[in-house]
Amino acid sequence: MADHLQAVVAALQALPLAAQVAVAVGSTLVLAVCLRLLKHTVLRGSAPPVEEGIPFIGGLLKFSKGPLPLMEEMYKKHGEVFTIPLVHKNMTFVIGPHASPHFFNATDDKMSQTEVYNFNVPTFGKGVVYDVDQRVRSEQFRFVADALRTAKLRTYVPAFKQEAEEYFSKWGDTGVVDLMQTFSDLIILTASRTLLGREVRENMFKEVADLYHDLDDGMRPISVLFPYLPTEYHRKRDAAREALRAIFAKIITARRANNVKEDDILQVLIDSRYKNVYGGRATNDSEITGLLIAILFAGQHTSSVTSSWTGYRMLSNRKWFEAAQEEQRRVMREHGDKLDMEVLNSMDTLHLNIQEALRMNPPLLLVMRYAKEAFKVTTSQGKTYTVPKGHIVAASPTFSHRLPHIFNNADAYEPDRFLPPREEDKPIPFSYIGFGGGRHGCMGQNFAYLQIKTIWSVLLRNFDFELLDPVPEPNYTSMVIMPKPCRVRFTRKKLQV
Ligand code: HEM
Repeated sequence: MADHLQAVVAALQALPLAAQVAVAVGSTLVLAVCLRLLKHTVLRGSAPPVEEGIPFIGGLLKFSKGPLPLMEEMYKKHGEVFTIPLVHKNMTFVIGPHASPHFFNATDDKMSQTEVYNFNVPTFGKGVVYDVDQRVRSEQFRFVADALRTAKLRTYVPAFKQEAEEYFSKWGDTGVVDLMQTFSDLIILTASRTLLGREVRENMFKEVADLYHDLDDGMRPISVLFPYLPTEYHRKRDAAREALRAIFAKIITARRANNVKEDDILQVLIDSRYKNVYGGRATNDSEITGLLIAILFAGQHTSSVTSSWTGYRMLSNRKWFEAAQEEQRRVMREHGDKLDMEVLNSMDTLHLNIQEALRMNPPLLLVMRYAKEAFKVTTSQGKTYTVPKGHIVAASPTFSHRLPHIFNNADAYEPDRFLPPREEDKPIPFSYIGFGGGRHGCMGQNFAYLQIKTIWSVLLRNFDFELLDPVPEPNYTSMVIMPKPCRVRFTRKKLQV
């Protein structure tokens, strides 16, 4: 080997100076190309294509134009998997069902939520959800799952009905409303009764609704990056969190002292005990408050947004509105005014309308994880990439739901796409991810369907509607993607059975 090297050096020295320079420049270039190739193939493995742009801030500039145009551009250029450098982080998108099974199925030690969702800690409070380790969190999620199991859901339906009927009884014979505003107001009432408890709903609704407003207002896009930035809205958020803790401490103490048990989620959380951590103790006031807030945040905007889109989409596709009315007639012929879980579960047409509205307008643009280990992902074209450890990984319900190779005529409202023979959501798991899926799929899905179906049943039975504006555009600047304002005229009209 040394002999060979000496021979090469001797041969080079024998060349004229210009030729020596040319060889040196040439080999440097070759070396640079080899190193780049090495970086892309060996060191990075077959890492996903990177949108380099302007170094460091390139991705951020593109991102600031809105994640949807960015995803569209990158998907056209690179396909289902690509990486965008965002300041000091890399964000890898896994688009569509072929690329996302690991995202949804992996355990938390491989795909973690803590690093990407811990901006919620000041809102939910210390000691719960993203502020605790995985073992504690899974026990806390068990408490939430207990509160949302079928037997409990059944007991919440009368509250949905009562609140919806009371709310709409205050409407006149005709008027113009914005559905998003309407459902936000109504769903905070139902949430108060089913989640926060009778005491809040009956005696301190206004106070708690104002505190919730301050908490909500303290959750802004900037809070994702800098949750502790000393701003006025963060200060109000922290004060509201503390005030809520004090309110719930009193309610919990009173229930315990008087041995009162209610049929609400608060009660389930009060009665919950850890099994494998904290020596099996019961939940404390701060944890109960934190979990209530977390559930409120998970369900409030998502449900009011989905109720609104269900209305806008049905009204702009009148045949589906009429099909939903016809279904209400059938249900009323069979069950009269009764609205319980079984009756609601028999409303297939309304269910399909909600499901399709959620496909076209999911409230969550991105769901995210942090890759604690590198993992392989294979696209529908059979390309395999290794996503490096340390990347933020994002899946997008909004984008995935419009993929033409998964959903035929994806931009059209066709609720029967979920029925045989189409069943477009069925062949490939994670095609429909409006409620996420896999290990961290939505725990409140059934709660949400029951609530939205109750609200729309009450509306369909008592009113007719007319859309006065075109179907609104989604507002992508809010944390939860909401419809922009849109006017709807209601006219009181009993549905003739
Ligand atoms: C139409 C209404 C709703 C939509 C569209 C929705 C959507 C979602 C999505 C996409 C996820 C997954 C997030 C991720 O993978 O990072 C999720 C998780 C969750 N949702 Fe919902 N949600 C809705 C209503 C509700 C309601 C009403 C509740 C509670 C009463 C709820 C409780 C939860 C909880 C606790 C999780 C976390 C599950 C986990 O991390 O293991 N959601 N939801």
